[in-house]
Amino acid sequence: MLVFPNAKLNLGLYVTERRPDGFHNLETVFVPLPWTDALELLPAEAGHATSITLTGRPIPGSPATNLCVRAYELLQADFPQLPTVQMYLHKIVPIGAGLGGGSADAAFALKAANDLFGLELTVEMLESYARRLGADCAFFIRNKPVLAVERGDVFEEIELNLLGTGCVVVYPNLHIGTPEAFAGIVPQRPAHHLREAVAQPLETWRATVSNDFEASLAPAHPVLADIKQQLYGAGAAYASLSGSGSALYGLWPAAAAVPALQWPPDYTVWQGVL
Ligand SMILES: C[C@](O)(CO)[C@H](O)COP(=O)(O)OP(=O)(O)OC[C@H]1O[C@@H](n2ccc(N)nc2=O)[C@H](O)[C@@H]1O
Ligand SMILES: Nc1ncnc2c1ncn2[C@@H]1O[C@H](COP(=O)(O)OP(=O)(O)OP(=O)(O)O)[C@@H](O)[C@H]1O
Repeated sequence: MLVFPNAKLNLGLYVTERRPDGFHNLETVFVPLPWTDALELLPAEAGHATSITLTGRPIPGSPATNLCVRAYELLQADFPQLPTVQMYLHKIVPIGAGLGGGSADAAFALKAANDLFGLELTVEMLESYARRLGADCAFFIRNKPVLAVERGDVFEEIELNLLGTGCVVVYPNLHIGTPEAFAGIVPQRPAHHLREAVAQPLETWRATVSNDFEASLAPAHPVLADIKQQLYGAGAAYASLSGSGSALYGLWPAAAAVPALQWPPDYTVWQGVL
């Protein structure tokens, strides 16, 4: 079975409280971004252990700890009848970018195994497995725009219409680890209600929708503010860091409005329509 795990963007991200479990409570809107990896999952040949073949962008860490393998092993612990599998992951989405690529791979591995082997797990059960693999992993089960609260894994429906919105995502070849990014944050109550702010026209978001990681990462990584400035300079209606960085995105009311942009050759850039 071949699936295409997509990335996500965060529209606004407020870190509101430190939790007793060491995580933080968040308020953020997740939207799917159609920039994808490719993941294939097949029953392994008889006598072969579960394994993964990796191509594309290098992934730090050993293949045995890849989130796709960990996702499959979680299911195997509860469904011992599951066979061993061979996975192929072609990695395209930048890592440590705030785009949730690793979490998407894990969530799509769960969904693919559920479909391939007829486990008949409900969406709620799949979300519960996903939560054990990473805070933003559960979002990719339904993969629909939502307001996420608590650890970023509890969802509320929202009013949001971004159909046809032009989007540019810029990854400045800078890996920012999620724990490192959270370490620099002082939690606080948001100045605006995100649910109400994103229901307003895109042009109003610049004044009302923000990402708390931008201020905390700014001193160590001035390139982030430079890129955001360039996106606004190119006419973006809204620009922001995604998640804990380092990718930034710009949004234009229509794809045709996105101008041709030049970036340094070591950057990775995605351009398309939401
Ligand atoms: C910042 C976001 O990108 C926003 O979308 C995500 O919440 C990050 O989610 P993620 O990469 O799935 O994060 P995890 O792999 O679960 O957690 C990595 C580390 O980030 C910190 N972390 C993560 C999520 C959260 N709500 N509070 C935290 O403090 C913790 O130190 C945790 O050990
Ligand atoms: N399939 C995978 N894709 C990406 N990273 C993976 C994968 N499997 C395991 N990892 C590990 O997870 C780490 C990446 O996590 P990190 O949270 O920084 O990035 P991300 O999942 O790409 O997106 P985000 O920055 O939004 O969380 C890598 O350093 C790698 O060791």
